[in-house]
Amino acid sequence: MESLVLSIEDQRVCVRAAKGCETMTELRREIDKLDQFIVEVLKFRLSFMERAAVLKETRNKVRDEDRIEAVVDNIKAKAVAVGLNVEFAETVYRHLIEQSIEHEYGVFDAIEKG
Ligand SMILES: C=C(O[C@@H]1C=C(C(=O)O)C=C[C@H]1O)C(=O)O
Repeated sequence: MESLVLSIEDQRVCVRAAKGCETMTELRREIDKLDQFIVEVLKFRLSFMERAAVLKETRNKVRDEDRIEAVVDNIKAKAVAVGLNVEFAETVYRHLIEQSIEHEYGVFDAIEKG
């Protein structure tokens, strides 16, 4: 991949491929651009946990083991398809899901149900 073009609403960012970076300064500039985008994606993903907390009727539905394994299986398949280290993808995703569930519990507990 020569570059990655990322867009969120009217924001459009072009991130150069790692091999196109000749200095650490250049390389870190591209990482910073990617990280800004990743943070926005994480925030957007977390908004679905907030909505899930509203949609789930009972607290014991917040943690759904079957769904966790389905998400991880999907990610592992996607990692294979794009050539990303599967163990890396799984570890990152299991952490992300645990943090997401913590957030969802927080939102669920703050809502009065029934
Ligand atoms: C959003 C959900 O809630 C939790 C969060 C998940 C996630 O981060 O993908 C997966 C399973 C759930 O325990 C859901 O049930 O789909």
